[in-house]
Amino acid sequence: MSPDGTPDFPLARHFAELLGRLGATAEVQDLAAILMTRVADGHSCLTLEAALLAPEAQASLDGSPVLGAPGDFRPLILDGHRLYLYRFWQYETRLAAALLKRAADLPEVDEERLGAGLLRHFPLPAGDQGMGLGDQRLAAAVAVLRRLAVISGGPGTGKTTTVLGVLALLLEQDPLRPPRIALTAPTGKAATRLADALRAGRQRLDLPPLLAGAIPDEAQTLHRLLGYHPERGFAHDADHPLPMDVVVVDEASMVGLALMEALLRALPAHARLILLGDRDQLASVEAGAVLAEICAAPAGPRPAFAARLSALTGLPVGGAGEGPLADCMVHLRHSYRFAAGGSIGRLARALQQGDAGAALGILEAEAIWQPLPAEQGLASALVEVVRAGWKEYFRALQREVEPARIHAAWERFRLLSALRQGPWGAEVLNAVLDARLARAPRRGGHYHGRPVIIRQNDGALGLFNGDVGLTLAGAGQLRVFFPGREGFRAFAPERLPAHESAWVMTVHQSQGSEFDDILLLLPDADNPVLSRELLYTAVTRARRGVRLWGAEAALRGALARRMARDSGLEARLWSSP
Ligand SMILES: Nc1ncnc2c1ncn2[C@@H]1O[C@H](COP(=O)(O)OP(=O)(O)OP(=O)(O)O)[C@@H](O)[C@H]1O
Repeated sequence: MSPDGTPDFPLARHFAELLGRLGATAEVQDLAAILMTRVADGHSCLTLEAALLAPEAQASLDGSPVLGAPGDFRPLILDGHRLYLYRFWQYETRLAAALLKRAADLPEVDEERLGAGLLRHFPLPAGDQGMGLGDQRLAAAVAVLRRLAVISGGPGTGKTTTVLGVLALLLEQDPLRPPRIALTAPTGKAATRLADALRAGRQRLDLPPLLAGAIPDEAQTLHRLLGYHPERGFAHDADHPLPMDVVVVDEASMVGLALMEALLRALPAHARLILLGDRDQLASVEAGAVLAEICAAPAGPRPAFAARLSALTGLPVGGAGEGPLADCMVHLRHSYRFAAGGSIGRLARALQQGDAGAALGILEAEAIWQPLPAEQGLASALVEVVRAGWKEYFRALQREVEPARIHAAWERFRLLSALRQGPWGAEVLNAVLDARLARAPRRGGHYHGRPVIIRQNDGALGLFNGDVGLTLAGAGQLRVFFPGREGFRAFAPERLPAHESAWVMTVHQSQGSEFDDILLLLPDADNPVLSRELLYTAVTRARRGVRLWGAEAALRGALARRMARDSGLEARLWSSP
């Protein structure tokens, strides 16, 4: 938005002009431009309260030729107090209907076999006293008993472990006709992590090798699974459904409204959909907060399904949920990665629960948070942090020739920024670090040791937005090495699509990855982008240590703010008809 409140987003202006030619009044044009800008910011719609409409604008909506009611075919749709672009209204209503239908439509299950399998694949340590140690078994039962399962949990709660057990249970249901399984995630990096984790865990499954062989080795991005083409769209849709019986989506919090709708449209009616993710993380970059909205009802399953789950799993299950979707949710509570009393675990829990006081207490008492260094000392302070955090990386750059070893050292640490732009944003901080760290830079700013992040997909090169590579010198030339399934791929820096330095990444860019240690940089003042979800996402990227630099106002602002996205999905899914 420009300072006077009018959208400065060219597409929004063009859209408003087009509506003008179709007979929209100036008020409706303004509203349309604001709506378009909001969608670009991740909202699915504009709630009229949020638009603070003047009475004359409200009046001009009535009878506008570009505005319709649900069911009309007009550029803008007003559904109750929510104003949508037609396409987004369609995504949202179709997605809600598809999820509710899938939730209500039950597959046939051999419960005796399932019950025995649950005890075998999900043994419980003795003395589980409501610590959440039985959650994985419950989640697995849900994923087999229903065509939709949403398994949410923080880092290390065993989402991948659970899904492996689920696949084993499904394979055992009918060993002669093993289901066709697709493993997917929204980004290439997340897909690789999922495949690696499942490959590693498959060995430990109590399954005959022939059956275990039906679990795929590879995972692919959702776009790839759906056969996306920039001009032709998705190859798979309702008329060309996916040839799959089970689709597992990891990092589902990163999937936006449009992509989730495309997936559900392409999924055959009989298939099982298993969504894995962390409902407390930042939502997708694209419009929507789909996972959080699906997981919005906290009341547990409906009483009858709770009783069935309890009988099958041998665990106490309560629930007062309503509607079939309530039976499809499981939240994994116990982290197998963080000690419950460790600072990352406690901080994550305080942020999840929205307990700003407790979070601040931990940040202060354990010296995780410190104020920003003075601006004149910033560059030196940053360089010091980089040199200490990546000590082994800098050593490897001098001594190692093997990209894999250098890369392993690089992966230990990350410097994250809450913002992309502005004096404390990733762009400026990367420029500061480039200036200090580059030795003998070449044309285009390339130098030995420079980490780069790709900003634009290039299907031909197989490089995608968010891929991180390391620039390494060898045999008199610089090449950028990207990790891949079959080792490293090296590119001359000049061939790379749009890219930038990656000393500092935004929290959004770090989603779907984990590191031993992170340092999060918040700006010198509060900013509307800062939220509890952003802090939670950053903190849970770390396995071992987390530090935070930022002004107290920024920290307090982030702790106080919930990321809210205008959308009608939650109401469509959870309000009783
Ligand atoms: N029931 C369990 N008993 C013991 N260890 C477990 C159990 N479940 C998971 N783990 C261990 O906890 C770690 C994290 O598990 P897993 O990778 O399945 O979690 P995740 O939720 O998928 O994690 P991520 O945060 O990486 O997405 C792994 O080392 C796994 O072996």
